[in-house]
Amino acid sequence: MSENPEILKIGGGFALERGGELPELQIAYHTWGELNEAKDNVVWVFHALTANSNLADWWGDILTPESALSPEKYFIVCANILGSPYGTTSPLTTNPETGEPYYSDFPLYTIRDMVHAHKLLRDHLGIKKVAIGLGGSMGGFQAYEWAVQEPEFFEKLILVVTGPKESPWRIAVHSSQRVAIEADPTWKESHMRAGEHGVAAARAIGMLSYRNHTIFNKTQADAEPQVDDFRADSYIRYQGKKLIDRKFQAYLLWLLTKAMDSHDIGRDRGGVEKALGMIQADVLQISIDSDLLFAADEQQWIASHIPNVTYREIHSLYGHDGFLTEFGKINVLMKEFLG
Ligand SMILES: CC(=O)SCCNC(=O)CCNC(=O)[C@H](O)C(C)(C)COP(=O)(O)OP(=O)(O)OC[C@H]1O[C@@H](n2cnc3c(N)ncnc32)[C@H](O)[C@@H]1OP(=O)(O)O
Ligand SMILES: N[C@@H](CCO)C(=O)O
Repeated sequence: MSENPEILKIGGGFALERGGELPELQIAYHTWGELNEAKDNVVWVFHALTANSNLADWWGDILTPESALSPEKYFIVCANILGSPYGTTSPLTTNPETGEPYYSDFPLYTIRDMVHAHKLLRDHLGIKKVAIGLGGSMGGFQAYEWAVQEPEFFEKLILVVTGPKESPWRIAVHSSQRVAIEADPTWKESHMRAGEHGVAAARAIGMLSYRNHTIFNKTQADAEPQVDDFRADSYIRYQGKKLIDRKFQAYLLWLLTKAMDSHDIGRDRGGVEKALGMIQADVLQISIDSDLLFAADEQQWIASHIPNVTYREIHSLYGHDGFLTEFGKINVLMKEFLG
């Protein structure tokens, strides 16, 4: 991260949906811009799997004057998710009860727990209402969940290649990643390098779902015919190394995939269709034509069950990762939606 986040420390136990408890919680977050007197200019950005609270690192264009959500106009908040290695409590945090990092002692948690944590930050910041909630991929999971828990909290939601419930296809991708991590016999050891071969394999599997054949053919074709040492091979291996260097320890990544699988806004609420019908915010839902994880037909089905929705699709060669690489196209749609 290029700039240190602010840290909110919350004492007392933080109870988790699946039954565990964290003795204490800390939340890392960034803000940009000023909260106006009416307190009605809040933008809450939810980050996805491996990003962090500093938008400058992964959606930097959002902070420019050309952005539909420029900090010249809005007070922008982005908080690091529970379980991420970038400042919020995670398996890398020191367990106050042992004085050692949790690693594989960290309890299972869900998307609802992530939202619960961020609601504590919301209270700390004195925010009563959010003008615009924005999230892509797992970021959108949190936005969906919060919008159903508190239907009047968001005026507008911008949801990019995301959904109200994890799908069997995506669970299978995550399960494959966990199989890869579990195949590394060191994955539950208590140190940073535990299970790192498993993490590299899991990231390789993930990359195949975040991208697609078109972008690989375009960017990773070899210049000359060869029988080995292909560019695509070195690229996919490099992505694993990069994730390990970014502190994605094996148990930490394993738990994040379990949290994604838990996502279902319809759980204990009469099913996903009924829960989608509870959303009161005006929603802009954006799909990407080449996304293998959140396919356009699924995105259209979701939109057809949200009461106030504008559905748009963008073209990208990048597949699912288009939500990170195509901010310019997303910005055009956001400007149109916000008027
Ligand atoms: C501290 C931080 O958290 S910073 C990271 C913040 N980013 C995030 O949090 C979101 C997660 N990031 C991502 O998903 C991706 O990086 C994206 C989608 C944002 C960007 O994708 P791309 O622009 O295609 O970059 P991608 O990371 O896939 O690949 C480029 C890298 O692969 C390397 N590369 C490309 N081809 C090859 C190859 N054949 N062999 C080896 N390496 C290769 C490049 O040199 C580059 O390396 P670098 O990242 O060290 O500069
Ligand atoms: N490239 C994204 C994929 C998940 O949305 C990430 O690493 O966070």
